Amino acid sequence: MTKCQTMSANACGCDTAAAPPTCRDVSSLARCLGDYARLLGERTLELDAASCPGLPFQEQLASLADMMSAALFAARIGDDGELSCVYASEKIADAIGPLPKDVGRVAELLFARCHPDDQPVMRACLTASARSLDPCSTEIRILHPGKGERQLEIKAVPQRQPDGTVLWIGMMRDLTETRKITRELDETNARLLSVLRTIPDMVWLKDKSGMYKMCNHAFERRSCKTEAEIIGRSDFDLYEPELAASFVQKDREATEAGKVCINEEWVTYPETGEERLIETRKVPILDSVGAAIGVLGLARDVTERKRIEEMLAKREQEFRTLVEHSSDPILRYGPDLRCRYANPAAGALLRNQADGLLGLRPSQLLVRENGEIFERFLSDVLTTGGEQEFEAVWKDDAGNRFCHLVKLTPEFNTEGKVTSVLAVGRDISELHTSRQKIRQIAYYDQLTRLPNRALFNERLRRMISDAAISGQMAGVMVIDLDRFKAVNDTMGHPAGDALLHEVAQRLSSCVRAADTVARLGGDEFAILVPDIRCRDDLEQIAERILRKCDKRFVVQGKEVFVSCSVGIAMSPDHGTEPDELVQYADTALYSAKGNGRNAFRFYTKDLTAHARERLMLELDLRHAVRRGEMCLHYQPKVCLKNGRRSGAEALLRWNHPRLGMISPDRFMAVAEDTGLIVDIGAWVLREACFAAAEWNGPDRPVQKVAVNLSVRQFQTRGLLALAESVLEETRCRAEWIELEITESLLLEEHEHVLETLTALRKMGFTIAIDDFGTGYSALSYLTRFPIDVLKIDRSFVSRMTSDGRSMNLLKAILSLAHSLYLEVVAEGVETSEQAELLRNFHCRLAQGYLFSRPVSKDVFEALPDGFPLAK
Ligand SMILES: Nc1nc2c(ncn2[C@@H]2O[C@@H]3COP(=O)(O)O[C@H]4[C@@H](O)[C@H](n5cnc6c(=O)[nH]c(N)nc65)O[C@@H]4COP(=O)(O)O[C@H]3[C@H]2O)c(=O)[nH]1
Repeated sequence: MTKCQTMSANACGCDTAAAPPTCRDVSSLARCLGDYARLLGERTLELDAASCPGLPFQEQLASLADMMSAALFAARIGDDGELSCVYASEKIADAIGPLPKDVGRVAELLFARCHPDDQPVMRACLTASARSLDPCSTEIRILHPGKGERQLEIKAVPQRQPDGTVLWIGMMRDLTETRKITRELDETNARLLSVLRTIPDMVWLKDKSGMYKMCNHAFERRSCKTEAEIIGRSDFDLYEPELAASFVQKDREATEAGKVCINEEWVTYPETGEERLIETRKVPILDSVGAAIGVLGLARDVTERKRIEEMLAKREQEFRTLVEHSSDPILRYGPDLRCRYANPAAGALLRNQADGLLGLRPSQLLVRENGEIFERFLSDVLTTGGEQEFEAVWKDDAGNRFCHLVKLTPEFNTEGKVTSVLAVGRDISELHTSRQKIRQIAYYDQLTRLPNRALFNERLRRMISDAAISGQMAGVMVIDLDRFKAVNDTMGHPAGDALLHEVAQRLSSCVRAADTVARLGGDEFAILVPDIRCRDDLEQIAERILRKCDKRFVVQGKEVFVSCSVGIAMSPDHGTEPDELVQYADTALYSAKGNGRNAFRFYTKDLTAHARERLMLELDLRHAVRRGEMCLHYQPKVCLKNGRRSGAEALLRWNHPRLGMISPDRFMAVAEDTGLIVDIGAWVLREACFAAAEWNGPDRPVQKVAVNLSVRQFQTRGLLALAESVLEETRCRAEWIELEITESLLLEEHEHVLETLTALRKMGFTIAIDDFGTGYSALSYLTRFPIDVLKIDRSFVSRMTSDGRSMNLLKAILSLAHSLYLEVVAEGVETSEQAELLRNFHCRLAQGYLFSRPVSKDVFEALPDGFPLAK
């Protein structure tokens, strides 16, 4: 407990309630307040106690206190050292919080609410003042019950009282807000100052007389002086007179202008000798009546900026020259899709002058589709900010085709927004033409100009997916020419090409423009027919195709007849996979061919199994010769006069690894259709010649070996060369070989066949006609072609005993043969009765199961030389 706190109000002897102070007391208070007011500098209070003689002390004080913004108090310290309050104005409560009723205890309350650290300060201040009677002044922190911690300023003037006590008349002020504002102001100032000091631009302030009042670090650095060396000095103290004079002149101009003056000047700094371009802003500082009291300066070193600006300007000029002289058209478009700039090349290309393009949209300059594409891409670049590229193809007035690759590049503002689009065109007409050519080569058949397999496949896929979307049906037709190979082989490739060309045209004339006629290779064509209503649509097209292809073709001035076969598959009925559909159409095609050609056939499920088997057979057959699966069986030819063996017919067998021994009936059609018979036939001829060479020789009766030749072997050139090389290789003589051909070969009536047969005959081969009587029996060929032997088909032999007609026919054939001096061999002799009859009809030779089935070479060699004619 401090002494001050223990002072009581009564002890001072002026209890406000019981004993009002004397007039003398009021006068002294007024004096004290007057002094204090002067001390504070607030206002001069001259209270003349005599001027208000009747006014009680309390009221006088209260009205005085009302006039003051601070709270007033009067406190006394007695001899015992106790402090007691004798008066407290109402504003004391604002300063320290609610007051007790007993005013004497206000001093005690003040100490109680005072921050503990500040209590000793306050006490020391009072003690010193009481001793010296000097005014006391202190600042303390108070814990205000309602406002929290507050900063109070207390000032009081002491007076020694007649009774020896010391009375303070004082005031108390809440400085919390003022201090806060001052602090904030100080902080703001400090911040501003530090910003000013640290900004890279030079900042300074000069007074009216040109003396520096302030400068920042940049200024110090640039002038190579410290702040202390600058402040209070003029430009003439710091710089060369000439430079200083120019600075002062600029200050004056700013002051006279009364506004910001901006200058740019090259300054050589004496300290460094450096020459820099400085941009200076000078602002006159005015007082409250508008008179200039100084100049604020701000200077920026713009040497680098200037250098960059000049460099940019130079570069801009260079680019402009480039753009203006570029042979590529260059245009700039705004967000409204209108042209803002066009270089001369663009002007020349589009309008003959660049200015004429300004303000126009692409759609106003280019043909419709190019204009639309251009504007679409422009809009896209403007909204997405991405680059775009497209090709514009167009024709000039003379009909020349051009192609420009147009590249669109966005141009952004500083906020990253696209403000314009640069369009640069490059003439790629040559590239376009070459690409067209490459495409033509890659996607079109060079002979017929029809789409090739690659394009066909592409369109097929598109057709199927379009059909799936539209729900329409679509058809795939595969077309194969029936006798193309013959034309190609016998008349030569140019003739084949001409035929294919004509076929392509006929096929194209059978379909709509939207359909695709393609050449898949060789004589294989295909047609895609999208959007069909029903199967009949395809049927009609197929019939039209058959009709057109069945008509004569004129190739190299000669008439040629080739029919065609058509296989058809439909989507979605038969399938929706491209490969599947083509495969099904192929299957149908095989079936159409198998059914006698010149026909069309729709795919059905049961065709597949057959086709698969055939396909597998074909695959196996391709490797059969190489894998040694082929062998020859031999069937003896027997002389009907004496039963002696006079030769043999070589008959092909395929020892299939899975299916066992297969007779030609099962695979010969495949071998013929695929052309494999040519290689197989060559192998057969070689094998048979080896056997004949083995079985024949000097002093031995001739054993001719008959070899079957396919029509296709005649169609491919090289048969003569093959025969020659085989004879040489096998050391076989042509006289030991009989070549069996069919009547159909002779019906081809080609010079080439006649020439080949004649040549073979000349070489020494015997020529036999196989299956005689079953063909077209245009007997005239017997005289025109070099024929030695007729082999009577076994169907006549087998029916001769039961069917009188067959018997008569057989007799007729025999007599015809005799009259033409042709040898006759009767095939399929199974009974001795048949043998007997044939012998009676002067048929010299026969072969058939009666004597032996076709057997392997080993078995054949073990057969007896003679056969009994009767069983
Ligand atoms: N029912 C019956 N049949 C008999 C009798 N005697 C012989 N045969 C059969 O009649 C066919 C005679 O041959 P092809 O008329 O030249 O008819 C041959 C020939 O056109 C062809 N062929 C066979 N081998 C070759 C060959 O190496 N090259 C060519 N291009 N065709 C061949 O295949 C056809 C059938 O040959 P294969 O099945 O061997 O059938 C043979 C033979 O086995 C008989 O008494 N009764």
